[in-house]
Amino acid sequence: MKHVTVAAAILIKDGKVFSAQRKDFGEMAKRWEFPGGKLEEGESGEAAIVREIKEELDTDIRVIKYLSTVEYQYKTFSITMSGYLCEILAGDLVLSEHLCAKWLGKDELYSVPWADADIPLVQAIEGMLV
Ligand SMILES: Nc1nc2c([nH]c(=O)n2[C@H]2C[C@H](O)[C@@H](COP(=O)(O)OP(=O)(O)OP(=O)(O)O)O2)c(=O)[nH]1
Repeated sequence: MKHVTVAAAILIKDGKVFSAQRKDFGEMAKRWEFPGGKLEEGESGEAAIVREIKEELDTDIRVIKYLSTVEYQYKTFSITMSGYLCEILAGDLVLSEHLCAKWLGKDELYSVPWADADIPLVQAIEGMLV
């Protein structure tokens, strides 16, 4: 079974968290996720998340703190995903790899179909939203 190690950015602004919709492809088609991606060989989670957000969203970020790691078994692969609370240094989160994105407040947090693996992280940040 394929295993992927992923870093995910939790970006919170004005009490809302940034969530983006995956393209219509693969097991996670059209699910909503925290932006990020797979770690490269020998790369730290912190370095991966900064690189991925630059690549995917043309935005410079900084890691504020590591939050937690989720293990999840999908039908076709397993995932280890670490979430990092991050802040934007420069850039406008320009979508290049997602269908669309939303800033979700506490009341809207579960209004999008999240990727299954994300649910524990979503629950973990609920208290940071307004
Ligand atoms: N980025 C991200 N991926 C997630 C989340 N939840 C979740 O199950 N995944 C899964 C979907 C993908 O199978 C995998 C991450 O792959 P990806 O396609 O985003 O990563 P990548 O940019 O490095 O991929 P690639 O273009 O090199 O194939 O993790 C999440 O919140 N964020």
